[in-house]
Amino acid sequence: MDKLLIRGGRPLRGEIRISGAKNAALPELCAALLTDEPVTLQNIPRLQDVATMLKLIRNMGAKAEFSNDGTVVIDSKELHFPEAPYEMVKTMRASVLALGPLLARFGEATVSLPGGCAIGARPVDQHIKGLQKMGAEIVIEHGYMIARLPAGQKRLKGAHIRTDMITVTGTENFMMAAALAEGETILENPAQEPEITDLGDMLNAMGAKVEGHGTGRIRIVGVEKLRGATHKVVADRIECGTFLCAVAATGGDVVLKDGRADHLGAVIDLLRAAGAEVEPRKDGIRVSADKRLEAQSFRTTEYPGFPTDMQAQFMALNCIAEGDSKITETIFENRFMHVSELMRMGARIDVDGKVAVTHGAEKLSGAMVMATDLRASASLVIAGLVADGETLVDRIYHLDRGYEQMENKLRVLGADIERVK
Ligand SMILES: CC(=O)N[C@H]1[C@@H](OP(=O)(O)OP(=O)(O)OC[C@H]2O[C@@H](n3ccc(=O)[nH]c3=O)[C@H](O)[C@@H]2O)O[C@H](CO)[C@@H](O)[C@@H]1O
Ligand SMILES: C=C(OP(=O)(O)O)C(=O)O
Repeated sequence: MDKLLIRGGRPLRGEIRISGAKNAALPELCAALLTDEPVTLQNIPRLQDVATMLKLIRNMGAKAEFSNDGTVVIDSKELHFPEAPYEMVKTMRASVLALGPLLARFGEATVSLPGGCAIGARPVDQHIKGLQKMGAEIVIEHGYMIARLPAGQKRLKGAHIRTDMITVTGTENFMMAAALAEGETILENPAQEPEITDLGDMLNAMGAKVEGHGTGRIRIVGVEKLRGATHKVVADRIECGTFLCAVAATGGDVVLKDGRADHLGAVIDLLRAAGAEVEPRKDGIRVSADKRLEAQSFRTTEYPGFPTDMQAQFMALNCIAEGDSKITETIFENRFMHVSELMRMGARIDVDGKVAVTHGAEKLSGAMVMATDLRASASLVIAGLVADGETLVDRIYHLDRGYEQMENKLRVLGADIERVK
């Protein structure tokens, strides 16, 4: 099993490019299934979740070509098996994003229920209820959601959908399903993440009628057919935020090309309050820090609030900053698994339910640690970059799910990091 070996203590300096967003690429690969014409997606990151999604799509009978320049062309004209089997879904919860498009285009879909995962139970009840409101008949059998349209009905029907909580992939499933439904769909409390805006833009390029994506109310007027299109995936704000924290924590000076400061307001405000310099540029973001940072309290919330996907990385930074911080995780019930590993490196953290309190340590010390989920892995890498001596991060298959070439990018910036077996 691959591990990352890091020798800490080097400030990061130089320039790297931020990749396309995992959380936009995954729904957009599914959106390509809404048409029988070829769809070209540019700026697709080469990471494990994308490989899994391509495998899933090909298993359905679609063609998907991934070129070296990051372009994927999907042709789902011959799609004949509208199913997402457990074997593929179990490693990637985003497979649930196949449900809306398959149902909308083929009138049927069989998608394995995703299991619970390390960060929380993550049910999909809202996806099911919303699609049922659009007229789908969905039964759960043998661990699968088996969805179809009522006999004699050719299309889903537009509906008013208000979910019990804001859900990102739920909103995406409804947008994709509604794009081909009969009539108007209103999403009353949709997610507003930049990945939602990007998906809406892609659907519109395919001929859909989506309005209000990125706001608190989305209106979709269904069309009978969607066409092929070319779309460039938005930059990954979480990869960018991870590098912002890594640079600030190590006291470096880096330009993150293609990074979108306008998608990282809450994280950038906090980094500045901590004492880092963050300068938005036309083609990216420059970040630097030349003194010990001050720890910052925050709570995770839906966009435009502080993202739960950045909580672990900012916690690593707080652990070596001056003073205490209070971190409240409001989105997932079990997203503090990095805490015990950070503590093995000398971090001082108290956890009580959804609140973690950090007490800044002067330094961390390198240790053997275990990654437990994607962003937990990133927080351990940041801790390793600032720690004394060697840190060995095990189980980095979690990291590989969602970061493209992380260790290579860090090496370009001067980090002493290598992948070992
Ligand atoms: C592929 C992708 O884009 N993943 C992101 C997406 O996950 P994902 O879309 O799975 O997360 P949601 O926004 O749906 O989850 C928000 C909360 O709602 C709950 N919930 C959600 C749906 C449902 O049917 N029932 C239910 O109870 C979840 O358990 C969670 O507590 O948004 C999360 C929150 O920003 C991010 O951490 C993930 O990186
Ligand atoms: C939790 C994440 O992803 P996923 O929803 O794919 O598990 C993440 O990107 O941090």
